[in-house]
Amino acid sequence: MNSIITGTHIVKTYGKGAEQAMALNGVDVDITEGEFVAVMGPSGSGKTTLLFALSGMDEITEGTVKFGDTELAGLQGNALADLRRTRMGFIFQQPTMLRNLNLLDNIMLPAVQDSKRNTVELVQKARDLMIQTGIAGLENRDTTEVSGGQLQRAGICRALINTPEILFADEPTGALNSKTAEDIMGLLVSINQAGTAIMLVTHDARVAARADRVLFTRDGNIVSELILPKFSGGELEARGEKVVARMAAANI
Ligand SMILES: Nc1ncnc2c1ncn2[C@@H]1O[C@H](COP(=O)(O)OP(=O)(O)OP(=O)(O)O)[C@@H](O)[C@H]1O
Repeated sequence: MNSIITGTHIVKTYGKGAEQAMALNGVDVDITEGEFVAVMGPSGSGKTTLLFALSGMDEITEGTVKFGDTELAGLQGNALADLRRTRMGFIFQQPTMLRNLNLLDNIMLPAVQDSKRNTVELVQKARDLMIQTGIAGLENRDTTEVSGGQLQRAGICRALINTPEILFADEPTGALNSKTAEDIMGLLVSINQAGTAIMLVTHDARVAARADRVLFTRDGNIVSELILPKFSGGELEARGEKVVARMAAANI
């Protein structure tokens, strides 16, 4: 399998002088096409910083990040933003939706600026995604008129509107009750099974247990990784126990 993202010796510091924080301390990481990678680690260990570095959301201090053969730091003008918008998808704990647009328009937003795209096809794609994620019928709702789980489903639709090659998810189930979180994870697994790579940051071993590989961070380094067989829906408890055991072994 080809690499989709390759990070080499990534260093990220915040601030200057005595205030300086070393968030990533020379991290090497590689994500292959279609892979599902989870990242776990204590608070402040660099998980979100790693997600921001690999997705080009934030500049790194040292090292390189490549998307396929393209080095992100070498992209000029709007090229990085365009690459992120068209080939990557993002899901956060709290989806940030525009309050003056309904759900359907919010979902289509990352695609409407492509003048080449046919609006009828785009609306159809958004509606198909809403069916796939179980929120058909809510197209005209205001973002304040839906539940947290429905809003997160809409966030997933928006992240998928441009058919990204990789989905970056930062604590996507962190604000949801456990039943809704399970449903959202089922959705992410099916998206991954359809071929989209996922990099997911989580504090929850049961969430990470769906991944093909779990990276464990501590003090800005990846200190351990656990490789799991592709998740097919069963043995979640046993997989979660493996993740927890590895966390303990890695002193996390
Ligand atoms: N914008 C910032 N300015 C200064 N320091 C920051 C900034 N963002 C993160 N840091 C610091 O970088 C380190 C790594 O933070 P990061 O958010 O990546 O950790 P995390 O593992 O995602 O934590 P959490 O689980 O709490 O979200 C921490 O010490 C944090 O305080």
